[in-house]
Amino acid sequence: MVQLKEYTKDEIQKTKAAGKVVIILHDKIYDVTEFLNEHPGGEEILIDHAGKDGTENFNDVGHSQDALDLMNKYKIGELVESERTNKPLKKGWVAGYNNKQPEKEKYVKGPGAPFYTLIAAIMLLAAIVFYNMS
Ligand code: HEM
Repeated sequence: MVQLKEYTKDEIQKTKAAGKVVIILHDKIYDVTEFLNEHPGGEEILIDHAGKDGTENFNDVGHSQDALDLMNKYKIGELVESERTNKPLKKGWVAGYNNKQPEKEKYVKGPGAPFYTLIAAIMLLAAIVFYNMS
């Protein structure tokens, strides 16, 4: 296995002054400077956590498996062993779940297909009658 580069919390904090957005999550280090514009949760929240440990808030949000897979792309290292908190990764529900539309709004409001079929049939009948009369 490839050995990850080790950093101290102090070193991570200093990256902020260098204009980078580097965040500690579950004792791993992520450089998300290039990801700011793409983050579905917005760049603001990432900038707020620059140079800090965002584990707690990251867990509270509840990121999906896709998000966790994507994180690997931005991983640059891990905390030195003496500074690790060993907080477990929390997942199991998808971010945005509470923002989903209520069930009933998924259905189309209006008369529905049988009504339009009836209208079409009446018009067809009227056209036939009209054609036969002329
Ligand atoms: C490498 C780090 C990160 C990656 C790759 C990442 C990726 C993502 C992705 C893909 C989503 C869309 C929803 C999902 O698939 O779960 C998301 C949503 C979100 N993320 Fe992150 N994220 C990162 C770090 C963070 C951090 C440190 C926070 C701070 C709390 C955060 C807060 C949020 C919020 C608030 C949302 C929106 C949730 C919603 O729509 O309900 N993310 N993130």
